[in-house]
Parts: sequence; C-alpha cells; structure tokens
Amino acid sequence: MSGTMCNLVPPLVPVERLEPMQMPVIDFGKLHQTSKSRSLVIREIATACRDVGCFQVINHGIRKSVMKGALEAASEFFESSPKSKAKFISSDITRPVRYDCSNDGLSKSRSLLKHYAHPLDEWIHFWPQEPPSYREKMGKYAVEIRRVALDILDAIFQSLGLHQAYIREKLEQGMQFLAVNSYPQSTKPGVTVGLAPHSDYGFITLILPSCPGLEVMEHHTKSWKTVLQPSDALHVHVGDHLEVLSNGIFRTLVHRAVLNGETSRVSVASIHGFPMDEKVKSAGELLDEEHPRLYRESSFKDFLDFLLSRRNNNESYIESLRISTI
Ligand SMILES: O=C(O)CCC(=O)C(=O)O
Ligand SMILES: [Fe+2]
Repeated sequence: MSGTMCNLVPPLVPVERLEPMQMPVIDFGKLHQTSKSRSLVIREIATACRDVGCFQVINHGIRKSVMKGALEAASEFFESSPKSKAKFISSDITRPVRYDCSNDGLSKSRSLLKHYAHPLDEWIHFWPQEPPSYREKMGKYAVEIRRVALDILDAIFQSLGLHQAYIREKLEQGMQFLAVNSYPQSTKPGVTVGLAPHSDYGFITLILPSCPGLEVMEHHTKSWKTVLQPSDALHVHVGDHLEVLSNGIFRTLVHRAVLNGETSRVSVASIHGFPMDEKVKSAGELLDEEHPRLYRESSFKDFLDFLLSRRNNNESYIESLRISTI
C-alpha cells in the first residue's frame, strides 16, 4: 500500500535539470530582405512576445569579435584591481555609473557594473578605464546592440499598429543601460541563485552571456525553464514598460540567474526605454470600451522613485502600476 502511495508522489526534478524553454528563434536577416519576409518576421516577433515573452535573434549583424570583445571587457573589469573598481562602488541606484558587489535584495551572489550607454558620447567618459580597452570594446557593443534593439522595437510597435514616428523619436532620445553582471562559480551542490527573480523595467532587454545560467518563468505553466543560447544568438525579453504600452497584450517576463557549477559567468544585459522623464502609458490605439486602460502611466524616474520607496514591500513595479478593474 505504502509503495503504491509513494508512486503517486510526483518525482522531484532536481532544479539543475529544468527543461529548456522552447525558444522562438528569429532570423533577423529577413527583417530587411523583402516586404513579405519583413511582415513574416514581424508576425513571428509579435507571436513570441505575446505567447512566450522572449525569443532569440540570429543573423542580427553584430560581429562575433564585437560580442567577444564585450564579454572580455566585462570579465577583465571584474578581474581588475580592487583599487580601480573602488571608485565606482555605490549602492545609490540613481547614479549613472556604479559598481555594486553587495549581495542583498535582488543580488544573491552577483557583482554588478551598471552604466548608462546612450547617448554614448555623454556617458562613455565616466565608464571604467581598467582594463584600458573597456570603453572601446563595450562602447562598440553598446552602439551595435542598440541598433538591433531599435529594429526589434520598430517591429513590435508596427505589429501593434502604433503611431511609429512619435515612438521612434522618443526611442531615439531614449535610455539605454548596460547591466554588466558577474557571477562566481558555484561551489555548492544543487542550485544557487545569483540574481533573484525579477522583471526588467524597460521595453525590452537583450542579453549576451558567457555561458548558461539564465532561467525564465514560463507564462502558462509558471514553471522555471533554462535558457539554452547559441553563442552567436542574442536573448531578448519583454520588460514592464512594454506590458504597459501594449496594455497587457505582451507581458513582462520574470527571470533569474543561477550559478554555474563549472565556471564563473559574466553577462551583459542591455535595457531600452524612453527618456528618463517621459511617461509610458498604454497606447490610445489599443484602448476602447472593451479594452480599458489597465496600467497607470510612469517614467523611468518614477521607477527609480518606486525602488527607493519600496523598503520592506515585495510588490513588483508592474504590480504597482496595474489598475484594479474590479
Ligand atoms: O545574467 C543574466 O543572464 C540575467 C541578467 C539580468 O537579468 C539583468 O541584468 O537584469
Ligand atoms: Fe533582468
């Protein structure tokens, strides 16, 4: 009897053996071929954003040497002397360039170098100079990843039938951050979370990792899946402000990073949004009597204020923006 009972208990799946996410792969080269292939790619991107919340992009045109350069610059920064990193140390989240190796809140076992990246001329002088190639390598990557991000956003907004010129203009002036992350090699058996579950504030985030470690929460099962990413592909996911702008057609993707048992890991996340004070609101074109506004408007500045005022409250930013419809 007890044996039968035991068989009814679902087997515990070790966390490190999570299933991989079934990831849509977008061939970006086709976005600029014919208008027919462009329409198909736009539809694929929209379906991925709606159903999965993330996808991978191949043939994006960023040279391998530029991607490799960004990862090298990241690793070498974290390996540089404590003295050269010390001048960037700050837990003040409003600083445009900061290095934070405190492990609390979101960061469980991660060091973070975060810096603004657009307009590059305005910010690059504040970036690290150690390693000496940091600015050149990361700067090249920042410019190229932004071009891909803006093309993806154009496609997403086109799929929603939104007024392109206004959005394009706001994006041209918009924020770009690079979150350069470093995770140690895991020394414990089982899974150690490096970066706790969260969603990103912007429209989209593009991630370049040195090895696996990113996990995403699947929308329909609410279960964690691993992200398997070929080295020349970019991972893209939906952020909070795209959920707001699309009035919930696309939903922000909860994700986390876990430590790797074989090696330390670095990743470069590029986050894209409107300018600091520009409010993002659900697009008027998507609203009618049957589709009322579901989110309050907010800017990046509001997001920072939210984080600063959030002490001891687990509510996420997107939850704080949702308008109750009952
Ligand atoms: O390291 C990763 O793959 C995820 C990084 C991330 O989620 C972030 O920087 O917001
Ligand atoms: Fe993130």
